[in-house]
Amino acid sequence: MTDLWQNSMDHAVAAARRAGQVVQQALQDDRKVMTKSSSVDLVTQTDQRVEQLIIQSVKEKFPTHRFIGEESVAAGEPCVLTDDPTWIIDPIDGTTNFVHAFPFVAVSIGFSVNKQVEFGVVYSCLEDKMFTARRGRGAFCNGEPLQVSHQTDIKQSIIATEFGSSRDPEAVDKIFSSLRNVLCIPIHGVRGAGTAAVNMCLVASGCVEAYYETGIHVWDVAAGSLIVSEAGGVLMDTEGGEVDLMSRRIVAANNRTIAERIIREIDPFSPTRDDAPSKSSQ
Ligand SMILES: O=P(O)(O)OC(CO)CO
Ligand SMILES: [Mg+2]
Ligand SMILES: [Mg+2]
Repeated sequence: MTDLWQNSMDHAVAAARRAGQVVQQALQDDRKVMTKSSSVDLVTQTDQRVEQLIIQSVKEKFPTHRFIGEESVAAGEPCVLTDDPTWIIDPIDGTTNFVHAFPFVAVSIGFSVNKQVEFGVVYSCLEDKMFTARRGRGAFCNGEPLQVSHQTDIKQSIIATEFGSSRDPEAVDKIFSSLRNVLCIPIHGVRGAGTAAVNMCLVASGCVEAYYETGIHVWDVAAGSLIVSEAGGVLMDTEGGEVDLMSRRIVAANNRTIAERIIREIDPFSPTRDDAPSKSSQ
């Protein structure tokens, strides 16, 4: 059976690879750093340039498709997911890593139709790892199938998470209390690559049992969410139940047992939603 979205997915893979080359090249140059919602929410000209490169190339080939791009939203474009085919783009996931040459930086492209992610592409460009997933057809890294860990004992697990870019003391307290609770279950360890997309690919690859975070955005996790579920994993909200990609809260785990065990330890909070009407950029 022909796959309606295969052309779009092929385009996404090629665009992510080209974008990754631009990012790698830019690592050799001076990186002029600007800030967005706060002094620790960083952006560079490379983020903006890469996003425009991807969007322009998609517009030429698929003129009716819509976009949610991190830097376009920061510039005032709406962040609304409709039923139309929509490219959800994070040109550099791990901008802080990029600025410091910390070696985990990804280009993330999710594609949704009827508000369902149809394919996801995460190119971890310094590792040269191309993660892909097509709904119902599995997840892959450089063409090799991915499978989540089979572990069901949280005490034998490694969990990935991040501290995020909020420095609001109340949010930071929640992040630390959750981290303390999870660590003291006890688990084997906590890791964080500095990019949500790569953290989710680590879950899909079976290297960590789960990743959770509050404060991420739809463009951080749209592609990774499908890569996790197509590798056999599960996605949940930090208070349990179904994940909502606009809610800025996510638990991505190898299975439900691990996800629910982590959720018991999370001190939940709710940042402003990505699709909140009055929101410009955060
Ligand atoms: O580097 P970015 O794209 O701002 O993303 C961060 C989270 O918002 C790392 O995942
Ligand atoms: Mg990001
Ligand atoms: Mg980004």
